[in-house]
Amino acid sequence: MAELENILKKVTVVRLIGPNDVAVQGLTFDSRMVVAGTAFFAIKGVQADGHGFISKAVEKGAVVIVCEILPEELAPQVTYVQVKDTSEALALMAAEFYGNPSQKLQLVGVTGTNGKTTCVTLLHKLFRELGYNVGMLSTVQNQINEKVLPATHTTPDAINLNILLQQMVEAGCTHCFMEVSSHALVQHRVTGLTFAGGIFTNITHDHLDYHKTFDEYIRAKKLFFDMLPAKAFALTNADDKRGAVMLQNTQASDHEYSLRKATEFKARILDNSIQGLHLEIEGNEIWFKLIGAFNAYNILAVYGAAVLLGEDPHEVLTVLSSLTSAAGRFDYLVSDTQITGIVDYAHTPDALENVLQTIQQIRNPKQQVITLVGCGGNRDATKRPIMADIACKLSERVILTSDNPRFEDPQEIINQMQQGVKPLDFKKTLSIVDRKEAIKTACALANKGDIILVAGKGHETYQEIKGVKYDFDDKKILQEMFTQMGK
Ligand SMILES: CC(=O)N[C@H]1[C@@H](OP(=O)(O)OP(=O)(O)OC[C@H]2O[C@@H](n3ccc(=O)[nH]c3=O)[C@H](O)[C@@H]2O)O[C@H](CO)[C@@H](O)[C@@H]1O[C@H](C)C(=O)N[C@@H](C)C(=O)N[C@H](CCC(=O)O)C(=O)O
Ligand SMILES: Nc1ncnc2c1ncn2[C@@H]1O[C@H](COP(=O)(O)OP(=O)(O)OP(=O)(O)O)[C@@H](O)[C@H]1O
Ligand SMILES: N[C@H](CCC[C@H](N)C(=O)O)C(=O)O
Ligand SMILES: [Mg+2]
Repeated sequence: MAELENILKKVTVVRLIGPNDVAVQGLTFDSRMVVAGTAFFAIKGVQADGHGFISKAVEKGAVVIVCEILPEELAPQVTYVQVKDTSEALALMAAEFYGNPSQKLQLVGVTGTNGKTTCVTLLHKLFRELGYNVGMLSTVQNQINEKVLPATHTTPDAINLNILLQQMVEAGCTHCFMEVSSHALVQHRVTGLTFAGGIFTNITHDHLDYHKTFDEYIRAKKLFFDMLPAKAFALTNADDKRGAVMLQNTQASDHEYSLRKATEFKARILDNSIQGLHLEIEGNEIWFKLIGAFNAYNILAVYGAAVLLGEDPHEVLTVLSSLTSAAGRFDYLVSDTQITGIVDYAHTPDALENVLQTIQQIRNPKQQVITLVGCGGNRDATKRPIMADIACKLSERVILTSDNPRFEDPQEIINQMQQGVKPLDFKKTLSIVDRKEAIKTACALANKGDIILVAGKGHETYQEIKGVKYDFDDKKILQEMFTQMGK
């Protein structure tokens, strides 16, 4: 419970109609969740406009309405707060309502197209090993120490985010590592939070359905560094073309990591094999269990952040060398017939290219690479032909299939992917809408020693079709097929 006046402190109010000493029992932006005593936030979304649900919210007992446009008819028992941006007001008020939990621990955010889940997972594992109580918010799952809470988004909405942070504080957490998606930045999900640090991984093609242009996507990511306070650190990837731009206007102290330039945190790859990465970091030669050159960046970002948070560099490297990656990231199994199956969450052109390059580096010339890939429905369509082309360039066989078609026709998505296949590559591709059939076919095509990459879904345990999530787990299915083949 909180008094409206107290949670409005940081909000720029355009107009207030009604008393401001109302007792607010809870906050929501969904009229269907309103109960007596709730403050309802009317948000203009992609599918709907919350302003159309104000009367529903009032009917259900909302005592406060926060909106950008006041309704024509005002209910006498309700306080109306008109603001310029309801999403922003929601985030500022949610932080106050839950007692500003982000100020009570060290909150570090990771943004970038790829590597966020990997970095926050490594940071969580690292700080647990170093003896801290630690929270994590990621695409795969949220965590308070070892307690796992399901995640619905990469970055939760402002209300759930503050609830989770409050629970972490109650559990005695001193640190929280979270992913900050570009959607979250544009939608103000992290506004009003106090960050101790921010990490930039990289930026490549994704989400153009939402941000429209690459410039807008860059601008969205940069918002994160623009909001960091002076006391925080901002750690960027100096090898990424946009690494410097990210920190252009930040008040935070700026730091860089690189595999190519002489920066504060620097590494050199000595070896990159299926056993892991052998890196030289500040004069130390260390083996890591993570596979693929791109993971050298993730390791370096995590190392840099830990040092900037005051941890001992040697201790950090020792623990890091023992850690494994997040679920569904270069997750591999080998059949009795010596076929290697790799499950990886590569769902962007850059990630797919990186994973396939890694496979190319660790394969021997006799091994065929068979890639199975699809593209999500109701998501960026422009990446579809590009991903099919990359798969063809770096594999001997390609199976185009479905990956969460959502409300689109899966065959149509595959047709769009096929547009990217070069005429000479057509003979190496197959199109199989049913993903399970596709995995089965990949296994049937594979000979002893071959490598099958099952890309796009990683840790996901479902296939989303027309609003229904059906059980589906790439790794389990691959394991099943391998077992059947062994018989
Ligand atoms: C496109 C997008 O990001 N949408 C997010 C956004 O929804 P929205 O505001 O556009 O919702 P809307 O359906 O248009 O409705 C507008 C408003 O009317 C309200 N409403 C609606 C119906 C009703 O009966 N009553 C009512 O009050 C809704 O609650 C909402 O406040 O805000 C919601 C609350 O925070 C999110 O759940 C929702 O995520 C959707 C489900 C989603 O799929 N988002 C994905 C794309 C996403 O956010 N992905 C990123 C990761 C991307 C990455 O980097 O890989 C993430 O952080 O997870
Ligand atoms: N630093 C990196 N650079 C490029 N590709 C990477 C990097 N780290 C991971 N990848 C690739 O991207 C995939 C997704 O990695 P990860 O889940 O860590 O990224 P993410 O940023 O959390 O993605 P999402 O936007 O879906 O939350 C991995 O499976 C791997 O193929
Ligand atoms: N966070 C990403 C995940 C994509 C994963 C892929 N399997 C898909 O469904 O497109 C998104 O929501 O766009
Ligand atoms: Mg993620």
